[in-house]
Amino acid sequence: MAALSFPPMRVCCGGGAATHNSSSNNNNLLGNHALDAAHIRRAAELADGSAGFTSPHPNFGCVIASKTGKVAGEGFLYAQGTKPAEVLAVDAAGDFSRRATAYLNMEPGDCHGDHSAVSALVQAGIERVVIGLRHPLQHLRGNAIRALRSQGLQVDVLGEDLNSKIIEEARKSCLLVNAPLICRAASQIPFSVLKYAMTLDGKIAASSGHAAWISSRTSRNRVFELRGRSDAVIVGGNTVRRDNPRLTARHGGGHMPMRIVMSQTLDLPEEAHLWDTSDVSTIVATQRGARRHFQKVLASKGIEVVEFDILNPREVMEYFHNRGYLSLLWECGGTLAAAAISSGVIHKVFAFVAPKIIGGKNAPSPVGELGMVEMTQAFDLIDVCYEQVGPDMLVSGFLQPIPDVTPVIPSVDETFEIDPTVTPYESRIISFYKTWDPYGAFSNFSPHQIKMPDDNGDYATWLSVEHYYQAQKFVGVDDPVAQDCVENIKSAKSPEEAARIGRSMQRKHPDLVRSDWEGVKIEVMYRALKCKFSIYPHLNAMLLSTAGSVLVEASPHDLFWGGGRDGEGLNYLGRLLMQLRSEFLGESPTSG
Ligand SMILES: NC(=O)C1=CN([C@@H]2O[C@H](COP(=O)(O)OP(=O)(O)OC[C@H]3O[C@@H](n4cnc5c(N)ncnc54)[C@H](OP(=O)(O)O)[C@@H]3O)[C@@H](O)[C@H]2O)C=CC1
Ligand SMILES: Nc1c(N[C@@H]2O[C@H](COP(=O)(O)O)[C@@H](O)[C@H]2O)[nH]c(=O)[nH]c1=O
Repeated sequence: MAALSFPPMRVCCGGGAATHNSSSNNNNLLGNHALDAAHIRRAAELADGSAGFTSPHPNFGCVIASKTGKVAGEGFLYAQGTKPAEVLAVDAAGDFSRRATAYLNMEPGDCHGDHSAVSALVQAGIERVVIGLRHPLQHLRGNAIRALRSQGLQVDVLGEDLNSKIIEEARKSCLLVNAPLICRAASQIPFSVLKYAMTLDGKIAASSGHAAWISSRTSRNRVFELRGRSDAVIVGGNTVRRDNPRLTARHGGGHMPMRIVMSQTLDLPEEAHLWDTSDVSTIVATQRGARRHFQKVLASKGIEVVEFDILNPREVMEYFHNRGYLSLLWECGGTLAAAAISSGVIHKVFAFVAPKIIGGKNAPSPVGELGMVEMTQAFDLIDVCYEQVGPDMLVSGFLQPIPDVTPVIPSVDETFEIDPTVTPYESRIISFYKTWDPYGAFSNFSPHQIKMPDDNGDYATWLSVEHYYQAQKFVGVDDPVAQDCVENIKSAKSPEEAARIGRSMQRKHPDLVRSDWEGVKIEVMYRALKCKFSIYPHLNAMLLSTAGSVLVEASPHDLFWGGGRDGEGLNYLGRLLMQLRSEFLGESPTSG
């Protein structure tokens, strides 16, 4: 696997000689490259705008710049299933989009089948598009670039059509902002960050095991942000026994990561903060057969227990990759940290160093035994940053280079050209879950608005099927709190937020859920899906194109709408889609 390795320290902004260009034009080109690079870096910066607020997703930012180079509009993707960055940016730029250049940190995903990002750029009259990176996911790679070029737009991809030192630096900012997605595409595991707080003498706890606190409050607040940027936080069994941690993100209203405990023995306390799942769930990963009776105790508290034949960090990471996770934060002690580093699953390290000395021959250190005997064997961190946080020093850097997927992963079309027997989309079972998956548009989180009638026959617009479905739980309940809840769900910025509000209200206030909900929820979902797949022709076509295949919502934790982890789920979403498909096929003029 080709890998990009970056020089130490932060991105530097120096210029550089442009290649491929005649010397007479060099000065001009350098100026153009500097402008292109600056706008691309801004697009990458924008792309990071939702970090900590929404669950990790591919990060897209877009800058529209006029002929003179002035910024006319900007946008970024807020959450999975919200308006694409490109649509927001051209909306913001208005008429200034005409003949302007659009800067995108990454090729649009357009995973919803409607090419909304591409259409927005074309319809707005954009003349040139500069793209930082091709999309790393195979089924999306190259599609938008081809579509834009076929519409007559000039598309310049960094590293392909534009080459110079300054362009390479700008490209690097695009790699960094989507490091989780790139790792996912290249190595089939989520992006993992190891974070720890240590004293100046390299201890993560006193020899008694007491560790609260090493780093300052300012640093710990920073950790909440890191948690908010992650799909889940992981610790080992010993940290649960010793610290009884909560592992929540408490920086105010941001995204809450799941909590994962890795424990071989399952010798864990019966009472622990992590077993309180009122705000967020916990998953315990353990060795197959470990303490079955305790597994039942955990299950009775609503904790999901996942058994592994071999409980090691790599197997666990592969498993969470399959569950769609992009980014994980390891907050374990040195024992599990060493196992994770040895298995090659840690990509980045955040070390908070506090100006304290605790001493202690047996006090634990951040990384246990790695089997190295000479300093020459040590791992050198790449792209190291130093930052003062309150009284502490935060040292961060990459343990592994971000993989360069450019030459490695062919697009779907290229794969077909290389080997026509490979048909990546064809399968008797089509699974969908995250909106960026090949059939992600089937997800209720896809950003397709629907118009649904209320009890009086008045039509209202809902941002997604998920918004509508969650709100229906509380519709018609004679209580102002329930009515507020409907409004809050309706105005939620993303389907994920709508789901979070709906589920948490249902859990905390079951009395506010309409009494007939269990009897009507399938019908509610059916009506919403019927609207979605009737009003969007490309979605209808996508659904019909799956004729003959079984559709499964690959949600591992929703055993009603999803297929479950081992196929134990009822897959009602898949069933309703198949039912709709057959109804649409029955209505189609070509059907016999
Ligand atoms: N300052 C800081 O940033 C932090 C400090 N700490 C401190 O560190 C100390 C705990 O450190 P440590 O014992 O290293 O805790 P860990 O969090 O590393 O837990 C180790 C445990 O992880 C579980 N485990 C599961 N799979 C594996 C595997 N493949 N390899 C290794 N372990 C596995 C085992 O649990 P089981 O025994 O249940 O099978 C093992 O005992 C405490 O004093 C705590 O306060 C902890 C985290 C951060
Ligand atoms: N001691 C220590 C940390 N310890 C980590 O934080 C966890 C406690 O999280 P919570 O219960 O949510 O506050 C604990 O189990 C361990 O993983 N972290 C830090 O930033 N600084 C510190 O000094």
